[in-house]
Amino acid sequence: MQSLVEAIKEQGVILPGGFLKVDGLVNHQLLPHLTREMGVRFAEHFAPLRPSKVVTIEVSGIAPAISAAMELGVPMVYARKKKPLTMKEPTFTAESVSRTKGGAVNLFISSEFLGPGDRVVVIDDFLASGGTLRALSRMIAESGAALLGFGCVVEKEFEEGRLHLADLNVPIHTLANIVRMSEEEGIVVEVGR
Ligand SMILES: O=P(O)(O)OC[C@H]1O[C@H](OP(=O)(O)OP(=O)(O)O)[C@H](O)[C@@H]1O
Ligand SMILES: O=c1[nH]c(=O)c2nc[nH]c2[nH]1
Repeated sequence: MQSLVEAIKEQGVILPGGFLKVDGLVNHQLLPHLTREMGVRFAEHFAPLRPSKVVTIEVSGIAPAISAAMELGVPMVYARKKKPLTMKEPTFTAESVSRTKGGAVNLFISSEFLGPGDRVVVIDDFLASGGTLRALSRMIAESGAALLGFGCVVEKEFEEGRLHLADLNVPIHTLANIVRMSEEEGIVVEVGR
């Protein structure tokens, strides 16, 4: 997605520890025209697989996921990081590590909204190590739903998440790919794959 690549070049900031700050377009402020185009691009890619549901994880996955779900015309469910008292049991749960806040978090999705009849596309903001997508894939498997694909807004190729998830045999589509980044070279970013 060329417009996203341009926005990352303009606004992206390299932080210590291999983190990319894109708070002005993905993680704090959202730009409606970019978020809408993300949804269009994901929908173009995944519509032929006939998904019945989009699944994501709070908090930064929600915007691109609802944009994709609107284009696909299907519901969107987001995994919660704390189980609310309204959530109906049984729930599917898995542990993941919050990359930007640190520490392990438990994820919860209610069986009320995910089950054996579902055909799921997972959308998230970042693909880094792949740990979060792995945790979501476990919950989806437990629910009996079919996992059709992963879509992420930004891939950090140098963290090799795509390789770590290869055993799942699930197609991965990303909109922008950070090939590498350093103070010397800046952010080397290309259209996703
Ligand atoms: O591929 P991984 O190594 O798992 O990294 C990607 C995950 O890290 C971030 O989650 P985080 O909880 O840090 O942020 P958020 O609350 O903004 O969604 C991001 O939103 C992805 O879900
Ligand atoms: O804002 C973010 N920047 C990153 O580099 C990153 N990696 C995983 N999750 C992330 N979130």
